[in-house]
Amino acid sequence: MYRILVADAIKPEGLSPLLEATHIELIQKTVDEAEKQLDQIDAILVRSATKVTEELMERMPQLKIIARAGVGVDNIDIPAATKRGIVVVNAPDGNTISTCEHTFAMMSSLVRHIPQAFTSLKAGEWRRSSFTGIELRGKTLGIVGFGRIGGELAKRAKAFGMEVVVFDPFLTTDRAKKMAVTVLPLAELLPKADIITVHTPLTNETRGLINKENLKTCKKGVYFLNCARGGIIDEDDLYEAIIEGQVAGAALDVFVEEPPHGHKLLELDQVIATPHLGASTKEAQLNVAVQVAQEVLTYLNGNPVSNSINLPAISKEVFDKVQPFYQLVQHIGMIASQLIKEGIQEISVTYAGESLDFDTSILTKSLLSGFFKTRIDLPVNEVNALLVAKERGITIGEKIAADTLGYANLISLKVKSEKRELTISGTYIENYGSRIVSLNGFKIDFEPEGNMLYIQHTDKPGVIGNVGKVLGDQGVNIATMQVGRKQAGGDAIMVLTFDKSLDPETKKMVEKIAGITLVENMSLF
Ligand SMILES: NC(=O)C1=CN([C@@H]2O[C@H](COP(=O)(O)OP(=O)(O)OC[C@H]3O[C@@H](n4cnc5c(N)ncnc54)[C@H](O)[C@@H]3O)[C@@H](O)[C@H]2O)C=CC1
Ligand SMILES: O=C(O)CCC(=O)C(=O)O
Repeated sequence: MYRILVADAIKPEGLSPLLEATHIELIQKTVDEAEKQLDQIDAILVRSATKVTEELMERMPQLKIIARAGVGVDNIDIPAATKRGIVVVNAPDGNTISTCEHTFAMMSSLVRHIPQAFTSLKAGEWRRSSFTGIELRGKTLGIVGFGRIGGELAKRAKAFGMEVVVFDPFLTTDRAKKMAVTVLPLAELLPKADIITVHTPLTNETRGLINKENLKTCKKGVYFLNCARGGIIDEDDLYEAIIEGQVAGAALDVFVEEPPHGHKLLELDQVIATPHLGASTKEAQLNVAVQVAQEVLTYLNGNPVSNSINLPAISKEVFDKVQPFYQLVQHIGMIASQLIKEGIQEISVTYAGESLDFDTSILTKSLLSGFFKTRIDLPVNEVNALLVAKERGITIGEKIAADTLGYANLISLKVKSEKRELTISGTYIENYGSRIVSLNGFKIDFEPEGNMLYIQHTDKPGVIGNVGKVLGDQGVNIATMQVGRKQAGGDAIMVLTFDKSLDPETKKMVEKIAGITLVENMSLF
């Protein structure tokens, strides 16, 4: 049973994948209200209100995934989550259109003074000349941060006859060409634009991106919008620039402190504002809730997520390709770790086969998470697996090979310690599942599952029968048994699966059987 804390207001309809899952308990409480249950929480779902700090993570030792029902993750301590192996996911495009439409509504309202005119009219006035605005047509819109929202905004601005100039250091020439926008350095965009809107995340680079110094370089009478994050436009500097008449007005959906109680910008007639409503539509809230609920469920069910902040992004196409191999590699890692118990120096993974023709780094990380799972008292997963390996001085290698040894695909692991080397290979067969097909050079064929026993022995009559007898006498039910040998009468291995793990006493009895050289429990739980 997994416990998921829904700490902020997230649309209930969107949570249905979680509500329907029988192995999930949803707790809809704030962090303070859930104080006594925090140590049992496996996943937390938030919007922007809850701050997921390192201190909060410390109080949630079971936490496996943090899901942000929205885009901005500035309320989550990502490095702290990464260190702890906690996956952070967001819903990157569920609220793009709503936020873009809100920005557009704010822009129209700003240049036509709609909120001010409405307030005046409600107060019984009829002051038509006080609210003369400007047309958008023919004006230059400067978009700072040309991602999803910026891009949608550009399309709409063009439909209104505006010229669009953009600044985004990470923008590719291809996308700029496709979107038919003029790309400028920030220093050239600012003096050119009549209206400037910011759509970057809040980072160390973007905090105060628009400030006292560069506000001076803007056109006199420029309008500013911030529907991204408070602080991208320095609030004090914006206030001064409005007072001085350098900036004609501003539309703000976001503030450094939210709610912005008694904020001086809100006292200015030239400022219109909304209480962080960019994503507040029925559609956006449903979209983001569904997206993160599905991600959380996917992850808790042991599958890779597609919108992680602290894992490399994987497209739907790659995600579909990765999925069949995801558990196989974890199982390969877990088996290897239990068969080579000493400290190790090197882990190398080889991928062969057309169906593995993608960026396999996520699989290597998944394999490592399986490997470390049984030997490190820390949650290790794809998020921190490489870090854990590096901290332990283990060299990690990844190779592509052509030879699949007749299988459709083949994933092979080699683990080296000071004393020895262990090899294991597995394959995924469509509609059939995962199989381990070679172990320490022995050809074998078994499904990695549950409680297993690995036995090394001499290939001679009676050994297999004696193993069956000892286990039978102890009331152990053998579910499956596979044997492998290199040549008749030589070294051989046996892999058995049981319904429950083998107790130490029975294991000792098996070890005493003549011809047996090594017995190891392998558990895939
Ligand atoms: N008001 C609201 O309710 C909402 C606000 N947001 C905010 O809007 C922001 C943008 O959202 P999306 O467009 O979906 O994100 P996105 O990730 O698609 O786009 C952000 C863009 O900013 C660019 N960027 C990053 N650093 C930059 C820098 N130093 N200078 C210029 N550009 C830079 C990136 O290259 C990227 O193209 C989010 O980070 C979030 O903080 C998002 C949704 C709702
Ligand atoms: O949850 C919300 O409504 C805020 C949305 C937002 O700011 C974001 O997605 O970055």
